[in-house]
Amino acid sequence: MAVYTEVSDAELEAFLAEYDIGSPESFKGIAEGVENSNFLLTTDKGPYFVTLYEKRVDPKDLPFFLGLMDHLAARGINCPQPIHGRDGKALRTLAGRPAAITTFLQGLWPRRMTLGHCGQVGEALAALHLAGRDFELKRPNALSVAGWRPLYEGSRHHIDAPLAAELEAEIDFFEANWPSGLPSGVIHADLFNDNVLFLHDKLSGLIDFYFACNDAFAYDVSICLNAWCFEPDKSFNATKGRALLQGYEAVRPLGDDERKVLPLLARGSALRFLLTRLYDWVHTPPDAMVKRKDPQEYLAKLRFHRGISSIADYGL
Ligand SMILES: Nc1ncnc2c1ncn2[C@@H]1O[C@H](COP(=O)(O)OP(=O)(O)OP(=O)(O)O)[C@@H](O)[C@H]1O
Ligand SMILES: N[C@@H](CCO)C(=O)O
Repeated sequence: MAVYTEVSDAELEAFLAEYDIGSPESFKGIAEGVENSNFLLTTDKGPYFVTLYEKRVDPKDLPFFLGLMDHLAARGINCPQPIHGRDGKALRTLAGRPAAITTFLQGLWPRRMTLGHCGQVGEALAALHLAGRDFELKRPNALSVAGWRPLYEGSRHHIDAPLAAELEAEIDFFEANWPSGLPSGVIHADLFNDNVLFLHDKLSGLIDFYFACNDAFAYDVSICLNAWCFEPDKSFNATKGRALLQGYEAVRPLGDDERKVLPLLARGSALRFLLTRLYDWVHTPPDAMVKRKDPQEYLAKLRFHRGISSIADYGL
C-alpha cells in the first residue's frame, strides 16, 4: 500500500482551487507503487492522477521530472502530462508534501511479458530518446557507476563473504572500464514492465519518470533487455531480445560503438539493479508495507552477461 500521506478534505479543496479541472467527485488512494503517495482524482472533467512526492524523491529534481513529462507529452510521447494551475505552476504543496496533478493514462502494466510487448517497448524507448534530445534541463545519473560503491558499502555486512567479494570485483571492474563518449541524452532509466501500460495489447503509456536522467541511450536499452527479455526461470530469451532491439532500431538505429558495448552495459545495469535491490532488501523491515524486490534475479542476470563478449553471443 503506497499512501504515506493522508490528505484532508480541506487540504484537497484548497489545492484543487488552484486548478481549472472541474469539481472533485472522488479521491482514492492507489495501492501500487512504493516511492510516492498516489491518488486517482475524478472530477466532472474526467480522471486525473495526483502524486505527493515522498522522501525518496529529492524536491530539487522535481522541475526536471515534471518539465520532462511536459516536454515529452508535447512531442507525442504517451506519458503523464502535468496539469498546470491558473498561476502556470505544475508543482505545489499538498498536505505538507510537494505534489502535482497529471493526466490519467488508461491501460494496465503486463504481468506476463510477451514478444509483442518487447517490440513496442523498444520502439517507445527510442521515440522517448529522440523526443528528449532538445530538453533543456539536465540531471546526472546518480545511480551510475559512482553511485554503486556506496550502495555496496551499505549492504556488505548483510551478505556472505563470497558474494561480497564478487560484487566488489564487479565494482572495481566497472570503475576502471565504464564506457564513455556514447550517444547520450535523456533516458528513462527504469523502464520495467510495471512502468509501461498497455490497452488491448497496444502500448498506451510510459510512466514513472522519477529515475530519468542524462546518460547513454544504449544503457537505457540494456536496462530494458534485462527487464523485458528474461524468463521467470532466469534464462535470456533471445527472440524477445531481438524484438526489443528491432523495435528500437526501427526508430533509432544503434551505432557500432553502442552495439559493441551492449553486453558490458547490460552487465552494468544488472549490477545497478542488484545493488539497489540488495540495499533495499537489507534496509527495509520485512514487515514494511512495501514488497521488496528480489536481488537474486539480478545476480543471475549479472552472471549471465559476464559470460558474454559480443552482442552476437546473445543470438541477437
Ligand atoms: N498517470 C497515470 N495514469 C494512470 N495510472 C498511473 C499513472 N501513473 C501511475 N499510475 C499507476 O499507479 C501505479 C504507481 O505509480 P508509480 O509507478 O509512478 O508509483 P511510484 O510510487 O513512483 O512507485 P514505483 O517507483 O515503485 O513504481 C502504477 O503501477 C500505475 O498503475
Ligand atoms: N524497477 C526497479 C525498482 C525501482 O523502481 C527494480 O525492479 O528494482
